[in-house]
Amino acid sequence: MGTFKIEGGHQLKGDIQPQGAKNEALQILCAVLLTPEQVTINNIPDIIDINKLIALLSNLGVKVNRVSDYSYTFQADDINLDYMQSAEFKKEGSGLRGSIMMVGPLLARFGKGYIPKPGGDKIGRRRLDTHFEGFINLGAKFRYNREEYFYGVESDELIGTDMLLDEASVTGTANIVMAAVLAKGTTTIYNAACEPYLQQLCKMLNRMGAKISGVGSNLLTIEGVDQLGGTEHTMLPDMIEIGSWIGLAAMTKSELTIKNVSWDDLGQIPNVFAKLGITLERRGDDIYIPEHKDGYEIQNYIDGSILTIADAPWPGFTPDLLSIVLVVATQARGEVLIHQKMFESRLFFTDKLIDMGAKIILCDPHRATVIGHDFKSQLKATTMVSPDIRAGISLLIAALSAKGTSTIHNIEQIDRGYQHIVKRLQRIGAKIERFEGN
Ligand SMILES: CC(=O)N[C@H]1[C@@H](OP(=O)(O)OP(=O)(O)OC[C@H]2O[C@@H](n3ccc(=O)[nH]c3=O)[C@H](O)[C@@H]2O)O[C@H](CO)[C@@H](O)[C@@H]1O
Ligand SMILES: C=C(OP(=O)(O)O)C(=O)O
Repeated sequence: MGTFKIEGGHQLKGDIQPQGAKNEALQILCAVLLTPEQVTINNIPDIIDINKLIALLSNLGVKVNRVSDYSYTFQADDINLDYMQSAEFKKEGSGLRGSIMMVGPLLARFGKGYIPKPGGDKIGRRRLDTHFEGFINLGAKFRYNREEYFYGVESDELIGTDMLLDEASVTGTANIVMAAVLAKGTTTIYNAACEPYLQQLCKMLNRMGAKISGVGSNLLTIEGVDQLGGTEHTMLPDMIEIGSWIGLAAMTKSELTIKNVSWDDLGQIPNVFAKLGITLERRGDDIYIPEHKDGYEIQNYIDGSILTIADAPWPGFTPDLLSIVLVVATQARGEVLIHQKMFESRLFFTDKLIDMGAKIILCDPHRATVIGHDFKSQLKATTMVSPDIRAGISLLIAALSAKGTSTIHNIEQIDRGYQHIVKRLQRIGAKIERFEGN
């Protein structure tokens, strides 16, 4: 296990370039399985989850060629389907959440797809019903081996149909779309998730020859085609990283410019930070955050009641930024209720922030009230363990603003989603070192 040592309380300054979007990359990489032709993908983040997925694709027989630091070509023209039944796959396939999205393309192109129970953040129950109900609707036979936690779907021919998803699942929608593009006839998916990740996936599939309409809405119509061809795709900047850097700037009172953010794809994110009182200036496609010398003040609602920040499927606010918003609120002027509706174990890390001196009431597993210090009291350095990717970065931001030297263990959780984080933070002046072991 790796460890970060962080000397907090220093102002940072400079430019930071967001990495390519992790959750988009997980979908896009799985889509290379849909064609025997070459697919070129750019702006792939160099993070643990993505590198694990690339290794899985390579083990399945996909020809993987790293063209430059963040660009690869993939060619799935000689797939070894037996690998999916191997003990190695049962182990490696469970190492991340994104591997589940290999099932849809494999089912559509080769008539079968298997996957061990996928990993990812331990942030509450993470069911897969939406995925498999979608495949079953398309005509696939489903089986589940409870002893091995091993899922499988098989079908000689998928047939397009109308379906209403039980929830707007991000990876579930991506999986069903990737199966439906090669099904016979027309599929409609209502209550589809429509995050920019999915919009990007649908645009890529259309460039490969798919016929998907309704992109960006919650009703997708997919006319099945016989085959798909190669294409080139470039990932959007990671909106969760962008939100993390906004939070970092505010908490450390730093002047930061986040470069090339693709503003038009950020949805509610700038608004939510603005409601916390943070000044964000649009400069071309960059976000400029001035030094918040006098802190930042949370806005109440028009009627004077306390602001609530809650997550919702897109175009609502992403749950992946709520931990960061919560940390930022600990130094704001005012109060806010954070309501994490989707996941039931994502707010437990607040205990650590309370140890550091933050004023937080964890009302129940889904809701926390934060009373900001307005920088009148600094958080105190401490030793902590990163429980999940976003709690991890939030604790790191707290440590960078705290008085003294903090230690964070289990930083592999942070490495899952944040590329070369030590180097990038050091470049803007952070005092952070990485150690292997505890
Ligand atoms: C690899 C990847 O892309 N991971 C993202 C993806 O995970 P993932 O696709 O696994 O998450 P889902 O969208 O399936 O669902 C997330 C959670 O929200 C609940 N839910 C979902 C939809 C809904 O309308 N109502 C509802 O309550 C689900 O029951 C589940 O507990 O989307 C999540 C929700 O944005 C993000 O946190 C994850 O970072
Ligand atoms: C929950 C997340 O990731 P995953 O779905 O891969 O666990 C996340 O990115 O915040």
